[in-house]
Amino acid sequence: MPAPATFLGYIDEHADRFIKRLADAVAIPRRLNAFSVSGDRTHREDVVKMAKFMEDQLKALGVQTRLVDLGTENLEGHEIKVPPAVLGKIGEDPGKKTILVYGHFDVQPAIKSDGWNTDPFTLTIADDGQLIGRGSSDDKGPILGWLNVLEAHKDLGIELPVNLRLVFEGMEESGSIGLDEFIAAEHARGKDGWFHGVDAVCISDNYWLNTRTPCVTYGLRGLVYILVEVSGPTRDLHSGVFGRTVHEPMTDLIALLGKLVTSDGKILVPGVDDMISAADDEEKALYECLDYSIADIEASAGAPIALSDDKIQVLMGRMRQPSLSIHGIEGAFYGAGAKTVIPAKVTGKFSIRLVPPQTPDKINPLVVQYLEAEFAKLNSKNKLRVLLEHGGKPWVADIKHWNYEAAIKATQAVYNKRPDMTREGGSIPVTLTFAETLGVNVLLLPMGRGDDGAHSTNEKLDRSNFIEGTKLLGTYLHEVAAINA
Ligand SMILES: NCC(=O)N[C@@H](Cc1c[nH]cn1)C(=O)O
Ligand SMILES: [Zn+2]
Ligand SMILES: [Zn+2]
Repeated sequence: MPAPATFLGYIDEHADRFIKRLADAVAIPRRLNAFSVSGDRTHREDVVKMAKFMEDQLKALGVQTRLVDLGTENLEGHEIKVPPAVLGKIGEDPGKKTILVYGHFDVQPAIKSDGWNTDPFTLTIADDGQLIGRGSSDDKGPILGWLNVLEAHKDLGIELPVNLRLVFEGMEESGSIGLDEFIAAEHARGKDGWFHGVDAVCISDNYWLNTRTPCVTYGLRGLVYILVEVSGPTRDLHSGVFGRTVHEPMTDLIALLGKLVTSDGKILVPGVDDMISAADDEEKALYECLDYSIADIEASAGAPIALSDDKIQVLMGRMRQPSLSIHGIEGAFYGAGAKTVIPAKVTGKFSIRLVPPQTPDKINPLVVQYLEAEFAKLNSKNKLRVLLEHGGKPWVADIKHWNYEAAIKATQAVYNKRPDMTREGGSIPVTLTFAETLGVNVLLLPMGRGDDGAHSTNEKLDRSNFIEGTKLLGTYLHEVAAINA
């Protein structure tokens, strides 16, 4: 059963209003240096405002809502409240399937001086249709896509083809604190629990491989995020006075970070790369048939810097191998000018993306042991602390399920193309919780393109992806209902 033509027409007719709603969400709230960034304590109030925005929007669409208190977290030494998750429920027809939709309304940090051409929190509509702003693609655009679908059905008086349960959280970019526990507790409540009756899950929070071909995604990498703190003097020192006189924390930290990964991506922490078995020819054939080229990755990276000229190697690096990335150093001098300081305490930040059978529990001890051993070799009198931040397990789904059949049919109906079947290199830790705790099939149905620049500067969502992507989400629900399973 394809989506009704009136639904598709409604989405086209109301595109400008949908874009205005996205602009409102990107800008929440419009006050100086304060946006819905979950990883920064000073922005927490703003993530809460974004939760309220979502709740108000859902209520206006006739959805039964609930805000869930997810407890507190310790951020930068302060115990602060985690923003509430926003739940929505619409439909309890036992004759229909029940689909759980998950998404997140928090965003990655963005500062114009990082290289944005426009204010990151003002949605800018470019002449070529790009909707530029933080969260446009990750993940405010996709979650508003679901609202667009609900609005179209409500206004047109079309009955929703499935029962819907909605879970939108404000901590996805910061470890989804409290969410796993909430899902487990609700599940344990059986028939009275919020998730009772859910048949399958759909998440729109990743990207096509390229700029042409839509995809349906059946895997995600897991993650461990690690801080390496090296400290020595009680305060920053003058390098003219103390250089070659004391052990310098920054020198030790750089030595440690330099021992984590080679320039061609090989992970040097013993045991990490070895956990993964080699791909056989059958698996390699899956990568070969994806619409992807080295030119695609280099175009979206903005430079000819792919690790290999072999498409299969590059795809395997993203989809079925772990990767280690170094993200930054807190406490280091980074401003303009030539400050001759020896920083007293520096904290290196890196993460490892995991693939099955790796889990944070298996990887973290290897990393801690290695860092401590390498630090000991430096014979430094400074102090080392290794801090394990959030993590998540990798996930791979069974694609021989009606949930995938519906997504593939919907993609063909909207885009007139067979989707690439992909495993995503990023992480959405709650995905595995839904799959394992609720015991249901989970699907990723992305809206954005491979060059959207999520987490990067000038993040965008193409207008056509927002509008056709909204049609895709709605059509998927109708295809789910049409499958006799
Ligand atoms: N669109 C999913 C996404 O971006 N997930 C993040 C999750 C994360 C973990 N720590 C910080 N963010 C990702 O980086 O993959
Ligand atoms: Zn996301
Ligand atoms: Zn993200």
